[in-house]
Amino acid sequence: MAEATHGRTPLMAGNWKSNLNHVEATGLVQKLAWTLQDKRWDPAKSEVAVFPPFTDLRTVQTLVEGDKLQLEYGAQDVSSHDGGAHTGEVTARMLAKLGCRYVIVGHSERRTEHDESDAVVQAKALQALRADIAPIVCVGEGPEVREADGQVDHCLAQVGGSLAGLKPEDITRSVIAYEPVWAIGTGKVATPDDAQEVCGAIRQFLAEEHGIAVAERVRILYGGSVKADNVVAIMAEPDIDGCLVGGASLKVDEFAAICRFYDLAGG
Ligand SMILES: O=C[C@H](O)COP(=O)(O)O
Repeated sequence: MAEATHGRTPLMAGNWKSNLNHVEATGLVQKLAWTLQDKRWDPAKSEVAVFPPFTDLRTVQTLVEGDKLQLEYGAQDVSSHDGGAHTGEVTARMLAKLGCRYVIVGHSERRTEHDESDAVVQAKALQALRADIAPIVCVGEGPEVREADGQVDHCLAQVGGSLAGLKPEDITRSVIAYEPVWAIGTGKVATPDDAQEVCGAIRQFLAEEHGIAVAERVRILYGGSVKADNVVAIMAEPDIDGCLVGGASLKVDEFAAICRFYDLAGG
């Protein structure tokens, strides 16, 4: 497991996407906390974070702080601006005030539906870091790129562009998520070898660009149809330090099992 090999605590991140109002969010967070406690989840073996819609963040903050839950949370996006006249934008400082520890940037759904370029993703990552929030920078290839065997070059170009100009200390605070677009919400999970090929190449790229010490500290996640029945094989890969989970994070028992992948593996 990654934890034993490199000292990187695995991160299991549940991206709720555009699901759950604040009442439903309360129910899910409470049930998740109870289930993890009941199943004797060990926070030293996996860090668990949820990513609700913006409208649920205050509710999640109140629950986590009020009940002293050992859950982290973050937002699914952030503005590339630091404030001012940008209607509809939510800034990193606003998210920091809500206690967010993480923010997802450059998810493929944002890159595709909102034409977000690597430059925009880089600007969002910088805003997050300035507010002391760790960005989870998403990269991943579409089906045509995969069919042409171009996944490594494609993802390394996205990593390079999305982290351009960041200082080494900012890169070590960042998380990278490899999410092949063809595996998101489709049930077509990448094989562990497929996922490791790209995650390993990303770590190698970080080592070449920023040094081995930086590369070994960065957590690299896999995302795309992760479930309780495939998480163990994925997490056994040496360069995969956690999962970014979509659909399965809305099902408490399934997500709690994913978070306890080390038990499923008999560890
Ligand atoms: O952010 C999460 C990913 O898009 C994966 O979603 P999924 O687990 O529903 O395939």
